[in-house]
Amino acid sequence: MDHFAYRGEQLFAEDVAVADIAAQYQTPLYVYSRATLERHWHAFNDALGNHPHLICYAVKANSNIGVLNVLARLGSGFDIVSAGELARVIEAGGDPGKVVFSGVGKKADEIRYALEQGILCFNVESEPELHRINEVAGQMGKIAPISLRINPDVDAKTHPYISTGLKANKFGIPRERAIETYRLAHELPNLKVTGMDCHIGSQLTDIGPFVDALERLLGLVDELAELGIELSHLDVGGGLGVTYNQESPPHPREYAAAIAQKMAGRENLKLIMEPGRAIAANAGILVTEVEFVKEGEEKHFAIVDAAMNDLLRPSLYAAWQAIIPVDRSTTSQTRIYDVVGPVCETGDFLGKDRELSVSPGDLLVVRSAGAYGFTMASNYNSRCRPAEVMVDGDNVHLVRAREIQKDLWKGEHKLP
Ligand SMILES: Cc1ncc(COP(=O)(O)O)c(C=O)c1O
Ligand SMILES: N[C@@H](CCCC[NH3+])C(=O)O
Repeated sequence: MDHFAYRGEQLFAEDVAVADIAAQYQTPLYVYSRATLERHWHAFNDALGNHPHLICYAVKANSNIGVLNVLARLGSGFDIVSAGELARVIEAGGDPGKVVFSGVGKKADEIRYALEQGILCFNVESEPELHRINEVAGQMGKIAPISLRINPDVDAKTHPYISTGLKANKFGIPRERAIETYRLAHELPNLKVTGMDCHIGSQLTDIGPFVDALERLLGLVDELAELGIELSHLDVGGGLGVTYNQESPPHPREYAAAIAQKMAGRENLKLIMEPGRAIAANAGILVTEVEFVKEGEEKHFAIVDAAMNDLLRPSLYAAWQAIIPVDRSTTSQTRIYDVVGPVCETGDFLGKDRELSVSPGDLLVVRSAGAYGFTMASNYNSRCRPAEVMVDGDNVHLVRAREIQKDLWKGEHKLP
């Protein structure tokens, strides 16, 4: 069921007309659906059935406190990549004991903070990082739980900017060095080896690479067991794709079933998954108003009030996201438009060559904007970042106020 659907000619978010939300909170505006977030989370959690498991939602996809709170109430775990994300999880009511800490460049103070909060484990990406965690834990008189992120060298067949499991990528420990790195971790006095993880890329639409990576990891798990290093969890990362356009990614149920099948007979190994996009992307939209319509000789432009600073994905990856009207009864002439923002960059567009019928004042919606939307927003061109609201049935909650101009120079100073 789509919680962003037309009733008559009007687009609704759950039980509220998007036009009414925009009238109250202005544009550009991110709108999230609580029911969709919950349904997506349950799709993963239920699909794993009886196999011991934990869904650790990837906070980077959408780190709004309201979003994290919805998931924390379901009992979700979280995958974080910074102390800031951990602080958000805690502020949102999440359990630090269900947090895994990924990322290639953890600083000593971030490691200290995570140890103080008692996270589930560090997903370690290099030998120097192992030494750093060991040292910080030693200073604190603690034992740090660690997992090694293995780079399985599989081709995830996704956009090169978001592929992470190839030898050429900066992420993880090469498979060939895995055993000796585990030996080192096992010997370091302030570490406890608890798991293994991987994450091969994002927006994957095929199950094959996930299964290949898992097989490679399970081979290593068995080799380690022979050496007397027993793991208690295996974390397969995130990366399941969503439908933006024509893609047909596997349903989380199919994906989880394929993973669970490979894990059969290994009930001692808890399964962790770190989905981000698959939970958040289609749980959010970006609402924007048409400011001007500019008819050029070669191109027609719909100039809207959202821009690349609000939603970067189209500019950064040439990503395609659906753009639809809030009121589809509009009768102005249909034309092919580039939907562009006010930022001073040629690359500032939300969509190219879209067939639309638009006039100034009309509202448009960019779909699938719940993941890597607001989290990648910036203040470029000194634009205030948009507000975010969460719809829950017929209620609308403001989960982040629109920035005001004073926020733009917060922490900046004139010379004395
Ligand atoms: C370590 C790690 N886990 C999980 C994710 C979430 O990925 P996705 O949003 O594609 O599910 C990412 C981002 O790609 C990541 O780097
Ligand atoms: N930000 C990216 C995905 C990167 C995933 C982070 N590891 C996107 O919008 O598609």
